[in-house]
Amino acid sequence: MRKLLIAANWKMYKTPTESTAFLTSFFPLVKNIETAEIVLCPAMTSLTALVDAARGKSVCVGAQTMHWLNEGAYTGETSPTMLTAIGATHVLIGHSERRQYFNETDTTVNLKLKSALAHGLVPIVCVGEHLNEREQNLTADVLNLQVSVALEGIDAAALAPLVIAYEPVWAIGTGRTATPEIAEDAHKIIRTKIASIAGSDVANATRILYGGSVKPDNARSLCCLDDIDGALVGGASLEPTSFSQIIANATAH
Ligand SMILES: O=C[C@H](O)COP(=O)(O)O
Repeated sequence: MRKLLIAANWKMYKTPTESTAFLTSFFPLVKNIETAEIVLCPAMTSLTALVDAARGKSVCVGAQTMHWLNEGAYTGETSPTMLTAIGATHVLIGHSERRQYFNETDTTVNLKLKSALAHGLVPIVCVGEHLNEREQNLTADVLNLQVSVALEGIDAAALAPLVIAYEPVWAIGTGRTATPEIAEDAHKIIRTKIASIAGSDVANATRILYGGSVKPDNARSLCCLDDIDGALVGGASLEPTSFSQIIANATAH
């Protein structure tokens, strides 16, 4: 049985003060929810403050990206060692905005995934097709390639913490959510691919999140499906009430 994971990606929003103020309002709204793991991914400058504020609470804190090396002359980058040193536990890898604006590729995703696993960070690897790829019936090809390159050279035994987020690029920040059927189909493609690479035990244990215009009113219809194990939420995670409603609806029986 896979535990639901609901993650907030705050992108380039919220100062440290705003991030901890969010937690103050948000935590009382979700403290009795035990059926989901909750992860907040703030901007790098808010990580330390949020990790400190979340200590002792059932909320984890993750980064939105990282370099794969421990140190070096890489201006502006943050290493996995730096993240674990401040208490971050999760990291987003290969978000489509990183691929689009910062030249991340399937190859760098693979390097980052290996590094995150080696450092004990829970990796949330983002994959998803563009609208033109979907319109040309290339969704399965795109997802299969992204997953296979991401997992290249990694032992099945090391993949236990792996989380994948399926985020169709055309659904991100657009208000255009994938239908539950589209999302479930894509998740099945991803799980089948993981099984072919790492075996069915790993595939069945891997949590696959849906991301792309998740809101309180669609969280239930997405997260109740067999192959959808939670959500990666952007815009609707910026406000404590809407994010807590997403969690409540996603975990409702
Ligand atoms: O990481 C989150 C995704 O980019 C989804 O963002 P969104 O919920 O604003 O569409």
